[in-house]
Amino acid sequence: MIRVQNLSKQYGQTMAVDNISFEVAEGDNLILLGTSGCGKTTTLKMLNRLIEPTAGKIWIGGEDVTAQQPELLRQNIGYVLQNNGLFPHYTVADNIAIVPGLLKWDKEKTQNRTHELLQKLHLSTDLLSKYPAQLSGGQQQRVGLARALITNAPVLLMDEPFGALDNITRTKIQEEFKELDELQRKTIVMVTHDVHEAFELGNRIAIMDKGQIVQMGTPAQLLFKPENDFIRNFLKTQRLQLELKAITLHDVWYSLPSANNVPVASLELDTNENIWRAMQYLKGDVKHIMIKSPQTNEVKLVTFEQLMAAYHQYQNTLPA
Ligand SMILES: Nc1ncnc2c1ncn2[C@@H]1O[C@H](COP(=O)(O)OP(=O)(O)OP(=O)(O)O)[C@@H](O)[C@H]1O
Repeated sequence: MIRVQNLSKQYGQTMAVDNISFEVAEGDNLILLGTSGCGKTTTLKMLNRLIEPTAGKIWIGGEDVTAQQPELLRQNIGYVLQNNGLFPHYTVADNIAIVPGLLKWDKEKTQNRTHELLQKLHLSTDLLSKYPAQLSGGQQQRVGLARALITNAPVLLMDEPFGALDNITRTKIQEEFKELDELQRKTIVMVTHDVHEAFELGNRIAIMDKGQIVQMGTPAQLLFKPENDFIRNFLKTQRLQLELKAITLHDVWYSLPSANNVPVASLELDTNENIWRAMQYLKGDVKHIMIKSPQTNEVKLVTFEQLMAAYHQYQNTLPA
């Protein structure tokens, strides 16, 4: 879906992006992860030509992006800017309607789609006449997302979309983000410097340093097969939590006990979820969760202790 080949951006003596190549398959969610100044935003902005590369090629949906008018290209790529990028003197409705305006959508079409998105993003229609400064950080973030999703473009670029939020709001919006049906089918490239966010939201992660991609892979590949000490050190903090996020229920399925009978009201997760997320549900009165395999429809009922035991068993199968 997205193919980048030998892409570079040079500013004077600085190689902001230094000869990187990668591909993002349709429907994948690639995270560009790295410390400040490593070239993440420059890479992202070259994808929709907000920055022109010094060298290299980019294809989106098989088309060379340099062969397209930048304005037309951008109408077909959703973009969530760092710190929302909402226009302060536009109302929420006008912010969301920017691209439909350029595309000359009629009023009714824009309104219907806006209302559909507000509902999906848990925003009240009362906010439509307000200005960004009158909204909370979480609401602003959701409006920024609505604006990027309005035309249902197949590709979505996101630059530190949750960066400005407090921890609780951030976790809540990340969870909603994972569940939003509009995002399931999209090809997403997202920039963050937060390792945990990357492990929570990405199915592929590219760790960058000094304008280069040091290693790219699934969270589990990066964690369990790091190519060098840079990657090992990068993923050193809160390692247990990262491992629980990198291992899916599918990975430990074989070591979870089978269920004989399942209470009707049990909370149900599917095996694509990671262990960390499953554990978040096992708090307070919730002693069991039901896990269902989408492949076989087999169901298991597990406790926190059983999940932890399955994780340890899985860990023992990894190369030392
Ligand atoms: N317009 C510019 N002119 C000169 N140097 C630039 C320009 N834009 C970026 N750079 C430099 O290029 C490098 C990469 O910047 P970039 O913004 O892509 O990093 P980043 O990883 O996104 O950082 P952050 O997380 O802080 O946003 C940095 O050294 C930065 O100082």
